[in-house]
Amino acid sequence: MEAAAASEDCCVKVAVHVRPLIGDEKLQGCKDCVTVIQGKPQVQIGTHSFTFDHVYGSTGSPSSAMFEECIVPLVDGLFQGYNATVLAYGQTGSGKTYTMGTGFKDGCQTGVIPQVMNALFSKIENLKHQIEFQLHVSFIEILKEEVRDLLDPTSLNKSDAATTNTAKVNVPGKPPIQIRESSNGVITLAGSTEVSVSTLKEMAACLEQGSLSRATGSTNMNNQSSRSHAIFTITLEQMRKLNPAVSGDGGPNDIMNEEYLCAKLHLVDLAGSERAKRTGSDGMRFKEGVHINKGLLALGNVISALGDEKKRKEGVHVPYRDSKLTRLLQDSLGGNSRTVMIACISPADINAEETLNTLKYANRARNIQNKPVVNRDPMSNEMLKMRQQLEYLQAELCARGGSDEVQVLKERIAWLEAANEDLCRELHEYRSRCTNVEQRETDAQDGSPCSVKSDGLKRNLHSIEPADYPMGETMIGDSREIDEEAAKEWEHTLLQNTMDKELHELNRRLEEKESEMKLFGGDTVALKHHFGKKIQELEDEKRAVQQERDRLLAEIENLSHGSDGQTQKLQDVHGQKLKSLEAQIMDLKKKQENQVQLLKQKQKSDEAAKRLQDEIQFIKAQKVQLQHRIKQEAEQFRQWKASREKELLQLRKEGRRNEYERHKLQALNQRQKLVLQRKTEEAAMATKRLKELLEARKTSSRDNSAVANGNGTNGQTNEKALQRWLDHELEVMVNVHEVRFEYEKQSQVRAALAEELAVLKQVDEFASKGLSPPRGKNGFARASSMSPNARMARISSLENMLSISSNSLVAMASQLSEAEERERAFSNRGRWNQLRSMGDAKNLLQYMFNSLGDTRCQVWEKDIEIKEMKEQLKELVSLLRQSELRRKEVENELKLREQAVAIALATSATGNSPNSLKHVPDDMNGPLSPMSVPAQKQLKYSPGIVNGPGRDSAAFIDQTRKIMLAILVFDIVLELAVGNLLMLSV
Ligand SMILES: Nc1ncnc2c1ncn2[C@@H]1O[C@H](COP(=O)(O)OP(=O)(O)OP(=O)(O)O)[C@@H](O)[C@H]1O
Repeated sequence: MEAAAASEDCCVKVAVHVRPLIGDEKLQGCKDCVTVIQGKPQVQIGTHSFTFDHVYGSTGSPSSAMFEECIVPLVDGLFQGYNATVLAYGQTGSGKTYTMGTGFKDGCQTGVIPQVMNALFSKIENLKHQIEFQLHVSFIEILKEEVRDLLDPTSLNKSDAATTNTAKVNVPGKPPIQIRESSNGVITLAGSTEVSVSTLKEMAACLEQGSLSRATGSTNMNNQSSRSHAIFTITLEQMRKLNPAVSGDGGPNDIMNEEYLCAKLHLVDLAGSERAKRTGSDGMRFKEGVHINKGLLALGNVISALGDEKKRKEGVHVPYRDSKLTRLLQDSLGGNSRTVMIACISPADINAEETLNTLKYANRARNIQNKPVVNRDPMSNEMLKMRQQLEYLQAELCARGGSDEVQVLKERIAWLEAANEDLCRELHEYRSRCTNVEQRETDAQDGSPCSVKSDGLKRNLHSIEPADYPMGETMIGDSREIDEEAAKEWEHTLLQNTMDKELHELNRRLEEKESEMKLFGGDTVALKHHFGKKIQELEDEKRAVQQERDRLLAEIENLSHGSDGQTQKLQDVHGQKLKSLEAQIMDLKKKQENQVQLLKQKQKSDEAAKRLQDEIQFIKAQKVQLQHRIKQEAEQFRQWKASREKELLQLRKEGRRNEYERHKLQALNQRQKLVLQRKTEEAAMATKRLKELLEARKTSSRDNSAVANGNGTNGQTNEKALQRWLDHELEVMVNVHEVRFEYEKQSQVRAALAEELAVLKQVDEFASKGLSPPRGKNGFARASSMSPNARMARISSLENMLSISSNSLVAMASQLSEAEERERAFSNRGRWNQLRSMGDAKNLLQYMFNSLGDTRCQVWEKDIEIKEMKEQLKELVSLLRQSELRRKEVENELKLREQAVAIALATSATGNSPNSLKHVPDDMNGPLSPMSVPAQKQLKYSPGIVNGPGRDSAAFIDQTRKIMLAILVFDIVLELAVGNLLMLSV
């Protein structure tokens, strides 16, 4: 195959793909440190800014647009005969495999390769009637500088190799794959499997098979990390019929009219650059990492050589042969290929240094000039030339003989131009309408008075200082409790008063009724008997008088028959007697009637008395009931009061605990902030110093080269200059080490803060859902025991610290990346090029020897100092342990006392006097066990405090409070001691 003469210069296109923060990074509380300028392909990180051809992800273009914008032109070019390469580059875990789709499984359609396959086959489907196609794929990986065939049908234990990551076993006798360069400079792989495919399914199967066979392994930074560079190559061969009109008889002319094109598309998923410390790799992983980094370093050097315009012009050697990877990518970088490099980056602040390095490489790669050409076979090339000649001749013939045709064409052009104008006008109108609509939309979004107001409101809300939160909380809580208690007491008093009043009323009514009852007085039965007897007597008297009257009437009757005067007289006497008797009877009758009347009245009053009696009974029953209720209510209230007191005690305890927790948290926040601030300042100083040293290195290396070139005045100046140069180099090295050390420490601090933040946030989420957080998880118990406000305050403080830490990390990463890059450039040039003579070397060696001797002596002195400090540290630690033990003792004592108070309260609730702590064990009123002397001194605390006079509860509670206070003071002292200890250890 020969490259056609028609070639074009084109730069490597670079797209950046920013993946989102992934689960692990979020868990570590990482911050996004990469900014993509909206509407521009520009990426900023720290103070660095880079411009690329495209930026996807984050606030750049959506990742879905990547294929259309970057890859489709390459696929189209493939059909025109141009080779192409897509290269995914970036640190481990930055998303290369995800972007390329090399981890193809179960027909997954995301990723560049699956989309390329789809596009390829749909294009072939459209063109297959005009063009004859043939497709081949190969899939290789470079693992530990060895090329391995991922499609080798004869290799054994594929799946085993994939899962256990052991080297693939090739069938004995099969020669290893070799990279060869043909006479015309085309790189080929001898011995790799090329599978001929004719359907999408077949190609997908190859990708899947190779992906499964690829070596992957788990590291701290990616649990499915690719441990090799993988290259999936699609070869597209086409046989086109050039001008079917010229001949169609199947004769030799047919061959003349055929064009054969063959182009390759390399889809490369590189292994990620990694730092062994961060990936946590050791053993085999570590070795893999070393090879990966070696390959990538070689790639970096090739990119540097090709991307530096000066070097290119100087014709500097490009070290393609330094690694198999660069050798295989020779055509893709600076050769016959259209190349797109996708720089994959993680936005996490902990990856800032690696991200910066990736962006720098990518930026350099943009300068690489390729020379892609259409790949035809020599015969086709010749035929093309002839065909072009033929076309030219035909055109000439037309120009001479076919003026009519020209006229027709001219008319057609005029018509097309008119149509074009119409379309342009329409387009213009449409655009201005679009602008109007957009303007209205923006106005609507910007000018909403509502949003302004709500912003103002938010500001007001934010301006409320949260610093006094726990106080506010306690006070609100307390006042709410006091209100509740007062209400309860008031309610109780009101009820008691009402019931007392009711009782009083009942008593009054009872008294009334009883005095009424008294009015009825006497023995009613005797009275009745007396009345009955009286009536009977009256009856008897009446009967006797009636008999008398009847006898007198009978006598009068008898006398009426006589006519003498005596009889008359007797008659008169009897008549008078009769009259008096009649009068007597009438009188008796009246008396009797009166008596009956009286009896009736008596009966009525008896009934009334009975009713009264009943009423009295009823009132008495009511009174008993009321008295019972009063008693019950009083008992209930007493019980409530007792439990309330217990609760109050508990609340006070909690209040004190909260207060203590607040103090502790504030102290912790303050201390951590100070430590962080100090660390950040130290880091900033080290970073600044490094920057200055790096700047100075540039000038000093220039001076030195001047000296080395013999521009110095004499040998002594030269010697001094070399010594200065060496000192400077060493200082740079130490400083880089210092910055890296600070960087590691800062990363650890950040990780710890992030871990705590994650726990707090999780607990907060559980609490907001009313759930209790899972037990037994690290830090969960402590976070759940915090009050919500304390938690919020801690979260905000942690976020604040994380953001400080993140900024500091990015700044350090930036300088480290700079230093690394300069160091590489420097070591490439050769560190010792400054030395031009043996004398120089000897002098410098002597100087180094002296310096080393001095340093060793200093180290020895420092060792002694450290030993002494260690002793001091030990003493402090033992003092701290003693205090801690003492604290535990006092705490136990307090617990016992609290239990005693609880028991006493419970006993008082069951009816015993609430003022006596009868159940306080004897030893509770005794003295505390003797406190260690230093602790007593520190706390100004006398054991006598708790030697109460006896079993008086108030004194007991007072003592308990004092113990609590003592614990608080203990804790503060401990905090201070721990703080000092930390300072000392730092
Ligand atoms: N654009 C993205 N959107 C969502 N998740 C992504 C994206 N890119 C990568 N990831 C996720 O990030 C993790 C690491 O991605 P991936 O394995 O592709 O990284 P890599 O650069 O190939 O790493 P290595 O070099 O170690 O093989 C994976 O879990 C992947 O799902």
